[in-house]
Amino acid sequence: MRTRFRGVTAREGVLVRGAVGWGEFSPFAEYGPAECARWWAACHEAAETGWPEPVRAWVPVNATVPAVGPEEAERIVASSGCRTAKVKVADAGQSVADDIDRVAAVRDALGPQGRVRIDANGAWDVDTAVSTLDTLRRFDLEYVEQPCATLAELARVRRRVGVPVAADESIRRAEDPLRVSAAGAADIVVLKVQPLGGVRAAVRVAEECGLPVVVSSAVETSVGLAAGVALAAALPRLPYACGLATMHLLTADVCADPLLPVDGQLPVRVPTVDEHRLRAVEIAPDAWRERAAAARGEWHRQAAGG
Ligand SMILES: O=C(O)CCC(=O)C1=CC=C[C@@H](O)[C@@H]1C(=O)O
Ligand SMILES: [Mg+2]
Repeated sequence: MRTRFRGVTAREGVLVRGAVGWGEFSPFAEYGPAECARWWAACHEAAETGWPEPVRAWVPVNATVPAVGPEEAERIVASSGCRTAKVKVADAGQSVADDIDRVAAVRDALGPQGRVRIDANGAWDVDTAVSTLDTLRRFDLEYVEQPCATLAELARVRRRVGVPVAADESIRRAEDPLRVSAAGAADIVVLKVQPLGGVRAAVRVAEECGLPVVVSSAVETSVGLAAGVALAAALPRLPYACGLATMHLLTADVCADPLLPVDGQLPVRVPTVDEHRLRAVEIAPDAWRERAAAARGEWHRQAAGG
């Protein structure tokens, strides 16, 4: 990683070559086999089955701004070419003043026509969310992603603030969006391909939940990002820019033609893995082989109804 992001400083994973292409299996370190089964399903789909037909050739994307200082935030947004930015707030060890400075710098960089959304990753309690959003309201926020951890808290924040609420961490399984809408906890859902078990599974979730969708990455290589792009490309409605412009958060890619935004959009295409680049970032494979085998075993068990 170029900058620490969600507490992570290095991203690891497995790439799998199958009958129809490459898949990425890159669950975060804290996920056990039951959760990893869905990440494996997404990898398997990419490698062995392929994705539904796209209905668009380009996907609008947001710049992603980690919890950096205001100058760096401005630089990231200005160099991204995006007209929407998502700003991380409530990072451990930082103050509300740090968040205000960063959001202000991003609003300046985008100008009044740009869209600014923020992501608290569930870090606030209800009162902190309400008071901080009241302070940040002057930056005309498009929405706040996961201001608090639980559905009940999200619903309470949503009733007390004028800023739309998006659910991210609250959606990790296919049945979660229905719970989110039943609880009145969000206006928007954030869908990520790997935690939801693949592009087709995520399309079904989008269909069933009835809320507008933002497709976001899990900070993957271009191989994993291509699955997010395929999901965004397959959805009949895509009202928001997607959080798929995350390639720049990594110092290296495994593809010669990385999925980087052009004028605020990502092209709908499958990048080619470059074996030299792949070898340059290779790590000792044993621990990951075991992790993938455990996830695959769990995936077979779940598929068999176990
Ligand atoms: O949504 C984006 O702009 C980029 C992706 C992104 O922010 C995330 C990807 C993976 C893990 C998360 O902590 C983080 C998020 O919370 O949305
Ligand atoms: Mg988020």
